[in-house]
Amino acid sequence: MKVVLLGYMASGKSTVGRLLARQLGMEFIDLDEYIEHDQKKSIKDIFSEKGEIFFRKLEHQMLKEVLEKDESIVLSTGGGTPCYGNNMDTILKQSEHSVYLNLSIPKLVDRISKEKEDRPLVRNISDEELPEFIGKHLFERRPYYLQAKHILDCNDANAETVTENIKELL
Ligand SMILES: Nc1ncnc2c1ncn2[C@@H]1O[C@H](COP(=O)(O)OP(=O)(O)OP(=O)(O)O)[C@@H](O)[C@H]1O
Ligand SMILES: O=C(O)C1=C[C@@H](O)[C@@H](O)[C@H](O)C1
Ligand SMILES: [Mg+2]
Repeated sequence: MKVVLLGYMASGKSTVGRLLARQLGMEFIDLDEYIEHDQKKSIKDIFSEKGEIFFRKLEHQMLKEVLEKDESIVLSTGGGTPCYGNNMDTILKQSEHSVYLNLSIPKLVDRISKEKEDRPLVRNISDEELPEFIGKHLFERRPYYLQAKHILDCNDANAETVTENIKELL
């Protein structure tokens, strides 16, 4: 079985994916970490040294590679993964369950404002501009996220509760 977690930056994909995999006894892959391991560089350095287009090509290749594996996997994607090329079609075809971790703009702003540094797309956005940036960005991305098989409201749930709620969907 393949379970793929989707959602905006800081929606909890990595945190929840790790917990879910441990509880289900499945392998856990975080696509951002998988790319960092392959390139022996942080996402931040890949963006600054090679640019976003290079990263998106790599992300596309690595997504296909991971979803072609035979094992049961919980895959946490990057925030932009479903929104480029035919990645969302690949996710829908190659996984039994895709779950969109849906959070409100204020919740995302709150989390991202505390952790901007390692996220190249937001690190240069000021705190004042962050709500508008995230609002517009999410408006562009939501049509992709909403194609997920399951849409989960994560606004008032800690990571353990989100994990429990996903298990009920499977
Ligand atoms: N349900 C939750 N409630 C409160 N905080 C959470 C929850 N899930 C994750 N967090 C916290 O939110 C922050 C972002 O979480 P995480 O890194 O898992 O997000 P992500 O979706 O993987 O982000 P990215 O797309 O940038 O990789 C972390 O500090 C994490 O501890
Ligand atoms: O939302 C995005 O486009 C990104 C999210 C992160 O997970 C990383 O994949 C990278 O920082 C880009
Ligand atoms: Mg992550």
